[in-house]
Amino acid sequence: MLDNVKHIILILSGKGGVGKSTISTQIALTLLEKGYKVGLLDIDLCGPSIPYLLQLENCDVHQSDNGWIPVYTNVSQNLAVMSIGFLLNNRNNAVVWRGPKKTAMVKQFLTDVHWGDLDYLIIDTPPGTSDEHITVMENLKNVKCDGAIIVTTPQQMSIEDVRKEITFCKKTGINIIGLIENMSGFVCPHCTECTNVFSKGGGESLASLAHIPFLGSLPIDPRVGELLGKACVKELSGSTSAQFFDKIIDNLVK
Ligand SMILES: Nc1ncnc2c1ncn2[C@@H]1O[C@H](COP(=O)(O)OP(=O)(O)OP(=O)(O)O)[C@@H](O)[C@H]1O
Repeated sequence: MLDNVKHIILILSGKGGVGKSTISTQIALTLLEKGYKVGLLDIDLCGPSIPYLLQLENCDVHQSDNGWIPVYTNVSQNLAVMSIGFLLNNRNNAVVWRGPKKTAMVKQFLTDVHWGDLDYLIIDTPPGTSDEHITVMENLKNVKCDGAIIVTTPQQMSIEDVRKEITFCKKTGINIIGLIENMSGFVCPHCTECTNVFSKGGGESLASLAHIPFLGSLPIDPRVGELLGKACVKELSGSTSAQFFDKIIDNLVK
């Protein structure tokens, strides 16, 4: 039930492993730090990472008269989380489902979860444009969805797939909030020199060519992957990564 959700934001990527779940989690935690009520929905049914990233791996979802009650983080009761990871009896089991079953599950996440009053619902999606994405788009048609943030890495392979995500958004009528380039150079913690491990700037050039906003670059920062439930803006305050999330959320809220 999304009746009392003010803003819905999808996080998309063409390729897997570009940092979509990490960025979704940090966007949710940054909003939380700024005082908003936030929901984080993980619709990556075959590879749910959100329970791990928030250290909620052993949590269960409960049924109530109002529907499924999401898992709330220990940090604050203001972050509601839903993932298939909470519903599996054996967490090591692979989800081997064909399209209709996936479609039904995603639909249930959108209609049967009692999200309550939320300022923002962040939806972390699997890579690409598959059943999960189509179901979300169809079910959000009549709801106020703000749009999608697309995540890429600077490599040409990832950039090429972003073009497909942009086409997908245009075809399904979803607004593109903007593009994030992740793993954009490695800043040496000792001398602060930036090494462009994968090249740099491809995301920004593509955003400019496709006439979509470029939201910023997040460098490779191993500490970001180790935050597990902690907000980068607080734990790594003053770092380039913290400044990145701070700026993204300030712009988003505006
Ligand atoms: N900026 C970064 N600096 C260092 N490591 C990062 C950064 N962003 C993501 N990572 C790491 O890269 C790996 C992949 O990230 P993540 O799981 O968020 O990607 P994903 O796009 O959601 O992947 P998938 O689509 O396969 O679920 C993780 O180990 C994560 O910690």
